[in-house]
Formats: sequence, C-alpha cells, structure tokens
Amino acid sequence: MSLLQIQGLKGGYGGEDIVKGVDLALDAGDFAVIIGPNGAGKSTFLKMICGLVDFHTGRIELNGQPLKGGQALSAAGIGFVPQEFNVFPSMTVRENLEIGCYLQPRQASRRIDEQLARFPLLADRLRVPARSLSGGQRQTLALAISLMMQPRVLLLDEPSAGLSPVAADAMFATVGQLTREGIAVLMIEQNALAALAVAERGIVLVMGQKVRDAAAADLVRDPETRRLFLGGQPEPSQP
Ligand SMILES: Nc1ncnc2c1ncn2[C@@H]1O[C@H](COP(=O)(O)OP(=O)(O)OP(=O)(O)O)[C@@H](O)[C@H]1O
Repeated sequence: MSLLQIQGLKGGYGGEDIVKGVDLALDAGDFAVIIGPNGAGKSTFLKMICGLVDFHTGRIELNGQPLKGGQALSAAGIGFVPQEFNVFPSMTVRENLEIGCYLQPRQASRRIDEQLARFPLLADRLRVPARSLSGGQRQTLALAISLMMQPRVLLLDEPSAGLSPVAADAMFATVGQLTREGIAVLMIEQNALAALAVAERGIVLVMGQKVRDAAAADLVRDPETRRLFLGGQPEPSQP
C-alpha cells in the first residue's frame, strides 16, 4: 500500500473534464515532478488531491484512508503550496507561520523554531510583513508555512516561479532534502530540466492524461520527451 494512492481520477470545473482518469502512487520519500504543456491540467490535478477542485470519479487514499472533499487536509497529512497567493502579504513572517499551524496552536512556537532552524533567512525577518520579502524569501516562507503541520505528502505548484536560476536551484535542493527526511513530494515545474535533475521520477501530463511516469533520468534521455516537453534541446553529448 502506497502512502498516497490515486486511482482513475476524473473531474474539472463543471464542464468537460480537465483531469481524465489519472492513476498515481507515491511512497514516503518519493520525489516526483509533473511536467506537461500549458493547460494540461497539472494545477487542477494537484487541487483535486487537496480537495480544492471536485472529482466525480476515482479515489484518493492517504495511508489507506479515502480523502473526502472539504476535509482539513493539512490535518490529514497533506501540505499544499499554491503557485500564487501562498502567503498573507500584510501579515508578518511569524504570523504567516502561526497560521500554518492554526489547527494545532499549542505546537506553533516549537514548530516555528524548527522552521527557523531550517530556513535561517526567515529568522532575521520574523517581524516584517511578508510583502516586503524578496521572491525567493517569499517562496521559502510559503514552503515553511506548509511544513508547519508536518505533512507526509507535499504538493508544490511551481515553487520556482519567478525565481532566479540560482534561487530555483536552492529551492529544488531544499525540496530534495525534505524528501530525504521522508516527505513524499509531488511538484509541478515549468523549469522541467532543472527539476528533473533533482527529482527521481517524472510524470508527463497531457490533456488531462498521464502519458509518461518514469525515472527522471530516463525522461531526460528520451528524445521524444525532450523534443515535446523539455524545450526541444537534444541531450548534451557525453565527453
Ligand atoms: N477555476 C477554473 N475554472 C474553469 N476552468 C479552469 C479553472 N482553472 C483552470 N481552468 C481550465 O482548466 C484547464 C487546465 O488548467 P490548469 O491550470 O490545471 O493547467 P496546467 O497544466 O496547470 O497549466 P499551466 O502550465 O499553464 O499552469 C485550462 O483549460 C484552464 O483554462
């Protein structure tokens, strides 16, 4: 039994299905990246796992227990970092972290200390409003907020969006470290080659369907995947 098990997921926003029957299994410590063209349904798929978009067919189980829409998923063990609106800009960094732990307020202080140890750059900025953070700092805060409830599965929607290549690589390295601590990560990335370089698994979603689910290194080497989804560059030849 996998930690997160998804079977035959179909649904969307009321019209034609956006996600058209996706299966996926994720185990503790897995690091999987979802790539695919714009409009393929990647964000919708993550939002379905979180209960933010309904599915009419299929099943999502966390540790063998079915997830139902409307459930407090952070309490169930799923963390989600959306691409936008992932911090409260007018609240301080500390208040943002506290909100991440609103279901367990008595744990907040200790968990904030844990996040500050992990992300020292936030320690200097605890009292400033989140809107005054740089893009990279803001994404780090969003990630820290999602960790406040100690998720077992982390869903990340383009955590490198708007970041410099250096900041993006740092973000991917941080996410990789989280997987080594046992968190299962499912991450959407436009910055596909950089993400596949750190992830162990790549999933290609096209028109709401999973068309590839393979080792990241195999996807990067596959000429068709490179041509269609990785910017068309052939793989650099080995010296
Ligand atoms: N709130 C919404 N209501 C109705 N349709 C939506 C909504 N959000 C997204 N869609 C539609 O669902 C389809 C898939 O969008 P989604 O954002 O899931 O794709 P994506 O693969 O994440 O794309 P991108 O890489 O551009 O972010 C698109 O046709 C989009 O217009």
